[in-house]
Amino acid sequence: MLKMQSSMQLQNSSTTTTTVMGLENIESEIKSLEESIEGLRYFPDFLSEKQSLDLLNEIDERNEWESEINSRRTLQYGYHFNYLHGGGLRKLQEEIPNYLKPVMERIEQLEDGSCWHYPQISQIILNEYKGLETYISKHIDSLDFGPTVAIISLGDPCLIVLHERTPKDPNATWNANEIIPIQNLQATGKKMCLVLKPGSLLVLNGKARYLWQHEIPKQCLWKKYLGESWKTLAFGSEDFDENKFRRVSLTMRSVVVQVP
Ligand SMILES: O=C(O)CCC(=O)C(=O)O
Ligand SMILES: [Fe+2]
Repeated sequence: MLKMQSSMQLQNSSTTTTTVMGLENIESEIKSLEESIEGLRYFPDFLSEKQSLDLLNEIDERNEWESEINSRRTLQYGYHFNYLHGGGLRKLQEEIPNYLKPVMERIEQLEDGSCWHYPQISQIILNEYKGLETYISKHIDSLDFGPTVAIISLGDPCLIVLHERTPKDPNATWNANEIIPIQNLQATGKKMCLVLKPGSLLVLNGKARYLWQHEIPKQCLWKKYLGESWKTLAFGSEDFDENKFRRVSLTMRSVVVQVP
């Protein structure tokens, strides 16, 4: 059973493809994922194990978490995005702390700047997913943020699900200079699932950023996407204690609107 599931892409239904990285040939797996979602780039080993642990330790030592929303703990730097009242940004007095600067610079320089599109990173949100019930619902990041969204993963591996959307108007052709508002998009039903490795970097540009929604489902729903062997696929063992699950993500974006 497990052997069968260890192939890279599982066709769960006609529209859902599950991609679990690193089980076969990681390079061809990544190539195939990047070809399926235009604008998506995945760097599984962006941070070394030591760099990932040092970063997580720093976050834990600072312990600045906010409990503003019920679905997970968050922490925002640079600008505060108001989740509770339909968006809206407020500039924070404090600068983005220095411990994040080396990572920000590496992301901005990635592949000679071809991955990170101007302007510079000016907003960072940390999300903490713990136990069975924490999540982020499917969404496209606010258009108050710029063309690139970069997500670093720390802690335990974590399932992300990407949902394809397409313009409702069959004559509308999407291009990066003409962003179509979410109310003018509809779901195609196609989903891609990816288990994000600790230390990995996921970069969303183009269609991946503006046409595909992304979500971190509650851990209690992962079986639906990964099948019976979900624990082995996600965590490498059926013995993993799901109650001890903890993953911290850092989402880096630029603010492209005037903020009062
Ligand atoms: O935790 C993640 O990987 C996703 C976070 C996210 O989508 C966001 O902050 O907008
Ligand atoms: Fe997001």
